[in-house]
Amino acid sequence: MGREVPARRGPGDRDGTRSKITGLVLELSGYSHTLGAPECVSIMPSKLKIYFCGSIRAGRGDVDLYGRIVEMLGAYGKVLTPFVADKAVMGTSPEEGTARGDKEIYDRDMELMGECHAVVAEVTQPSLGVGYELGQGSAMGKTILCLYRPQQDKLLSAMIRGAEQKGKFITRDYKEEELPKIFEEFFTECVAIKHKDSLDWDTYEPIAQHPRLSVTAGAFNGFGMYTSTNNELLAVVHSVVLIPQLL
Ligand SMILES: O=c1[nH]c(=O)n([C@H]2C[C@H](O)[C@@H](COP(=O)(O)O)O2)cc1CO
Repeated sequence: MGREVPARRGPGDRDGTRSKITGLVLELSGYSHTLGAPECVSIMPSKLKIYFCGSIRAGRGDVDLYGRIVEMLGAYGKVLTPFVADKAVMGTSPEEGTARGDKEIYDRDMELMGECHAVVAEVTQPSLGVGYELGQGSAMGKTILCLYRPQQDKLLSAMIRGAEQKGKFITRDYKEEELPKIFEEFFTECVAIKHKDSLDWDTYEPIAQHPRLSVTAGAFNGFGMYTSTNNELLAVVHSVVLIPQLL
């Protein structure tokens, strides 16, 4: 049976007591993973905010796919724009959910764009709104992943594919079954590393990351932080279940 260790917040909680562990279950809201040497894992922040873009007024043909994408993104953080994947949003009315009219939609979305840590856009169905969001997100310095399903006799806009910037503005041609791997790479290799040095202790965000953490190189201090042996913070842990047989 595991032992619950209550999570606490902030560097002030540390008392210097550290114990080496060889196995534990980390439970972060929205993410949990069992560690066991010599396994390597990646840990994502629970409060990462993701802005998902997809066509609305330009056509809702891919709305089911958007739903599956939003569900997958939920493993990495909070999707700020779930309405993009809402089948009830048809794009044929000037209103959308609780947003009353275009100005309100625009203002809300630009605020959410400012707030997010990463942008993921499904760009197969060309959409003025999505193109605009990507331009704004790029100007705000967001880390962006564009997903495109190659089409016969069609090319993705050069203003998307040509905006490629390593680790910052990425376009991936894909088939749906490849999405888990694409997301894993994007969030661990692009998003996590970028936010590594900007931890906000009050909100837990963005939380420092280590793309591939070997458990044998880590230590748990018992106070809700998981660190590497050189004391680098790797994750804030909400609750921990120690695995006795591995201790
Ligand atoms: O009702 C809306 N709500 C909304 O959030 N958007 C945003 C989010 C989508 O990623 C993008 C879709 O743009 P468009 O409607 O031009 O396809 O714009 C767009 C609309 C309608 O233009």
